[in-house]
Amino acid sequence: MGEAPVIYVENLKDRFSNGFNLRFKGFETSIDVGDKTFVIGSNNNDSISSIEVQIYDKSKGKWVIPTVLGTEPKRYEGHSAILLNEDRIMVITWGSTPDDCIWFLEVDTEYVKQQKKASGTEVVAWSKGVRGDAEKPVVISGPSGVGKGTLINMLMKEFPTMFGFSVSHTTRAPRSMEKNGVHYHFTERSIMEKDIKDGKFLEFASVHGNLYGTSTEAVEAVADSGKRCILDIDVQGAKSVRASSLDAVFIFISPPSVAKLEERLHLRGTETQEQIQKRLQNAKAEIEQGKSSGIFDHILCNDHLEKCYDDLKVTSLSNSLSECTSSFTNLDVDLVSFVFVIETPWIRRNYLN
Ligand SMILES: Nc1ncnc2c1ncn2[C@@H]1O[C@H](COP(=O)(O)OP(=O)(O)OP(=O)(O)O)[C@@H](O)[C@H]1O
Ligand SMILES: Nc1nc2c(ncn2[C@@H]2O[C@H](COP(=O)(O)O)[C@@H](O)[C@H]2O)c(=O)[nH]1
Repeated sequence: MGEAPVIYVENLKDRFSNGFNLRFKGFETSIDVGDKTFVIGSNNNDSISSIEVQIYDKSKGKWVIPTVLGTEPKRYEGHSAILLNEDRIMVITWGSTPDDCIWFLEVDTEYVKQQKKASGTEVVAWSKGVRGDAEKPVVISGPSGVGKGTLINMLMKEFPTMFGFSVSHTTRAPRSMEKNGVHYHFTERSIMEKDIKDGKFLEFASVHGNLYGTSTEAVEAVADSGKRCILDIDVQGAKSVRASSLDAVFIFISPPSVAKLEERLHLRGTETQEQIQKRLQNAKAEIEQGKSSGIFDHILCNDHLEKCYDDLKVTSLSNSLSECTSSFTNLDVDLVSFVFVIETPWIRRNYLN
């Protein structure tokens, strides 16, 4: 950050093969990043609707097929590509809808570096271009057992480079599969109380007999990674965040019934019978507040998981995208990419400041 990015364009509007003549039957673009050439090709001449990536490692004189993470762009007629900040390639697709035409192929971001280290292979990751409202943190709230964690995991799995989870602090004991620093920062009550006094928390609440809270650092860590922050917090916490200076989108997940909630908590098997009863008692008040307090921008019912997940994606992803790109519909693609680079707050914050 701090320096304007070196932006250069290759093959913009070039509807012919770039000469690599790989196995792509559609259109190819190539972008040099350090000693690697990333070749992006779309298979639009046959039934395969995918976009493929290959890397030519100039230092080794070898072609590599990387592991591709994230959700890739859907079928389209061709694309243009621009390198941003030496770590991601902005891909503008032709023939796709205005809300689906701007994508990033992350080639050397922190996330990709981590994944390369973990897997020991070449890795690239797709993420979708977003701006405006879509940058706001997403606060997801709802009673215990409604499925918040399940839905958030689905979102993070499908869009690993777009969303980052705010890791809360809690005084409750870890469950068997939970890892410190990943699921929660597990901490002592006295330490957490001192940190709260010292102003380190954006919000905190006593939930089911334990202390839970979101540190300012947790939210900033996600923002610093260039991702959109997701908070999984209870209704009291959501109320506090609503009253804070953090501008967020608030989503309440409601259960189809308290009986279903009870069934899910039993099936999850992470709490004792007594703890489940406590959580169910609290759930009734939370459902009341969630539906009537006016805190929440969206209320989604998690009856059928897939349906609820689709609704969550619509509320947390798409509204601002269509808003921002609809005005570009009739513009030349070169101009679209230029306007997007200038206009996008995310790009401005990360590359142009
Ligand atoms: N739509 C659904 N239908 C049936 N089971 C579901 C559904 N959504 C989630 N579950 C299951 O319900 C259980 C509780 O889900 P999850 O742990 O995601 O809830 P939660 O809201 O995060 O709870 P907590 O607030 O206690 O952390 C899990 O076992 C999950 O697999
Ligand atoms: N106010 C806050 N609530 C939080 C936070 N992190 C989690 N939670 C909520 O606690 C309950 C119970 O969680 P569990 O992991 O013990 O099942 C659940 O409703 C969470 O949403 C937080 O930082 N602040």
